[in-house]
Amino acid sequence: MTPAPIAVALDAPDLETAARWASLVTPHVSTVKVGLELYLRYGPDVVASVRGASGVQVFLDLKLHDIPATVAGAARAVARLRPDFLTVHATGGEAMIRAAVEAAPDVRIAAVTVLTSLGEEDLGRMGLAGPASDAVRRLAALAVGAGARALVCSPQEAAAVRAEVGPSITLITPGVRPAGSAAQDQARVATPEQALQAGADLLVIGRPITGAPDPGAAAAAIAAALRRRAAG
Ligand SMILES: O=c1ccn([C@@H]2O[C@H](COP(=O)(O)O)[C@@H](O)[C@H]2O)c(=O)[nH]1
Repeated sequence: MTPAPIAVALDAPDLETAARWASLVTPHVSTVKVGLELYLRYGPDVVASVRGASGVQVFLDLKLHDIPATVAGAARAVARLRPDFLTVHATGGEAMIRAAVEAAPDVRIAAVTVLTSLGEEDLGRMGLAGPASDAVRRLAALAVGAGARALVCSPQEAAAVRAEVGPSITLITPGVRPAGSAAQDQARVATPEQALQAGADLLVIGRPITGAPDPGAAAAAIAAALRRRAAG
């Protein structure tokens, strides 16, 4: 069976747990995501540990954000790990995004538009008043203009972003919660089915899978629900 377009966020406190989660979910999902917690604790070796022998895609979610030369150096440094995706913050600006794209030509640079943990009140206090989708669409257009081939946004904005950037850009959506799951620290959320329906290509799901008693079964259940949705 084709693995579902899900990136499981391996936000684990130790490498053994992350590798166990990865081996449980990889029969069901296309991608595993390494974030700051694991990478800062274990360094570059973590990528090979979670990739294993499975051939699963690796999404390196480091959210680079610095001056262009520094981001270029960092992107070049991690490109040798051959991640499928690497994140940068779109708010770093066009030159910074372009620097990452040029430094890591074989890696899909994914620009994070507006963190899914931010609600409209937060955005107002940050001087970005207005619907989140306005800022997300502006940043999405800027990032694609600078060469990003993937974007990170909430599923709530996926349809608007798709309309803005067209079909060739990979849309990645965290902030995904199966019906009945707690939002936790996520503010702009939708269900996996809604995210897919809105045009997302890859759904980032962490705690609803990794916090389940059986992460493999939780991933399989969400994957099956998405397949039913796609078939119906
Ligand atoms: O805007 C963003 C960008 C990245 N993330 C990351 O996705 C996962 C979400 O995990 P959950 O447990 O499903 O909430 C996490 O690793 C974040 O760093 C995001 O949530 N929002």
